[in-house]
Amino acid sequence: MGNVATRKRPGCHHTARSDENEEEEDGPARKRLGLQKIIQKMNIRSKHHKLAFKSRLQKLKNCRPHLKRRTYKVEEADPRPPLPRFIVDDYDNYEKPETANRKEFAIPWFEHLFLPEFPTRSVINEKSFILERQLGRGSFGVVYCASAIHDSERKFAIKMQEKREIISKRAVLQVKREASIQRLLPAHPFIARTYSTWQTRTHLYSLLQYPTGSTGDLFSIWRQRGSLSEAAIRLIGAELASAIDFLHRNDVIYRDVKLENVVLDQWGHALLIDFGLAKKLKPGCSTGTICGTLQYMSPDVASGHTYSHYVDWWSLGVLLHILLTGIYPYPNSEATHHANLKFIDYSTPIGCSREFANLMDRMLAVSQTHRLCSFTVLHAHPFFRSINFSKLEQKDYTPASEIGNAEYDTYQQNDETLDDALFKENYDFDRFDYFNDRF
Ligand SMILES: Nc1ncnc2c1ncn2[C@@H]1O[C@H](COP(=O)(O)OP(=O)(O)OP(=O)(O)O)[C@@H](O)[C@H]1O
Repeated sequence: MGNVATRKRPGCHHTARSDENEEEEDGPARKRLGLQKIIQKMNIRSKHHKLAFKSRLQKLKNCRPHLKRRTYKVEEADPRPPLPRFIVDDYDNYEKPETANRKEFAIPWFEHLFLPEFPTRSVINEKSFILERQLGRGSFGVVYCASAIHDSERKFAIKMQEKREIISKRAVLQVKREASIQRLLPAHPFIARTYSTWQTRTHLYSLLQYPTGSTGDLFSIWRQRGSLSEAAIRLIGAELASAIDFLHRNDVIYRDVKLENVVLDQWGHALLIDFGLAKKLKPGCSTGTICGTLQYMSPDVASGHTYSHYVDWWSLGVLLHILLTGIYPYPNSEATHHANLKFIDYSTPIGCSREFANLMDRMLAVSQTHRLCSFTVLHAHPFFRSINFSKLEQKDYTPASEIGNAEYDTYQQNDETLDDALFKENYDFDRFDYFNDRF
């Protein structure tokens, strides 16, 4: 302690250091000039007085160092190094920073490209987990189930995407948008959370919520078990409706509701994953990119006109229709282009409850004036009347107990079954739209 006090007290053995500092900061010439001016002003003539004054002034300065005049070199803040222009068709077309400017880029361009959504230095990284098994494959990589090194009980999903693939498919903005939307979203019981994102030289990583004791995605469950009971569809449908409404209230349009993008936990609760086509969109605003999965695409998207959040309700209608009947509502299983989608020959499912039939008629009506286009209307629909949505969000219901009690299998072997369907996943008409605001 004594040392510390002495160190702080000026005029002791630290004087020399203090002088040094002063010389560094003010410069010896300036110091001398300052004293001489003061001596002149004060009209001190005798040599003896001058010396005494100098030494007193010096002591005073040493005792009150905070009063010393300091000359700080205030440099203008460096402008941020120019960002590389995102003309990213592929590695070759990428406009790399000129070699002369290379020093300005502390990190290589292919890391810079994915900043700030995927930080290069992250406390959580791939070394913090043990990859256990593959959960699925996406367009740019693989999703693994992983456990934390220090807590093997805790499971996560880790999405590992190859940068090379992303760049060559010109989807840089898409993956960055996906990460930022997912990370900024508040927590919701039926939407998979993104806990962290980071990058290495070759890969992008996203640490995602893994549904406890997951039983897989809805598509594989539907394939294994066939049609679901109306009771199960009601609960899963209500959970997804709650998630979609939450996204819309947070100014996000999802645009890819489909069986493959819903995973279930051991109690059958739904978790919406894959925000690859999601976009920030304020209420009342519209967008125009033709994207989504063809078989779930609403007539508004397919027409090429602008559309808004309501297109997600159409896709949910298609999903619920498939869960009960096993077929697409419209004859589009073979479609490979949005212009070939047909919105004719719809028939109300038979053999189901009147409420469900009516819900399908409303959700899948081509005419927007007849279509169910909002959560408020869905919430009040007789099919969901028995659901208390507050309780639902508290996970008071258990959909798993209802899954497998199917009473509706008349359509199972129809020509239009999903098994035969030619999937065009994440269809988008013009990938270039990822690079402008229209997307
Ligand atoms: N959080 C998760 N929990 C459990 N399984 C998951 C999770 N995220 C993804 N999966 C599994 O991995 C598969 C691929 O994931 P996802 O669709 O997110 O990848 P993607 O690269 O975005 O693919 P896409 O080509 O559909 O955009 C999913 O179908 C699902 O089976």
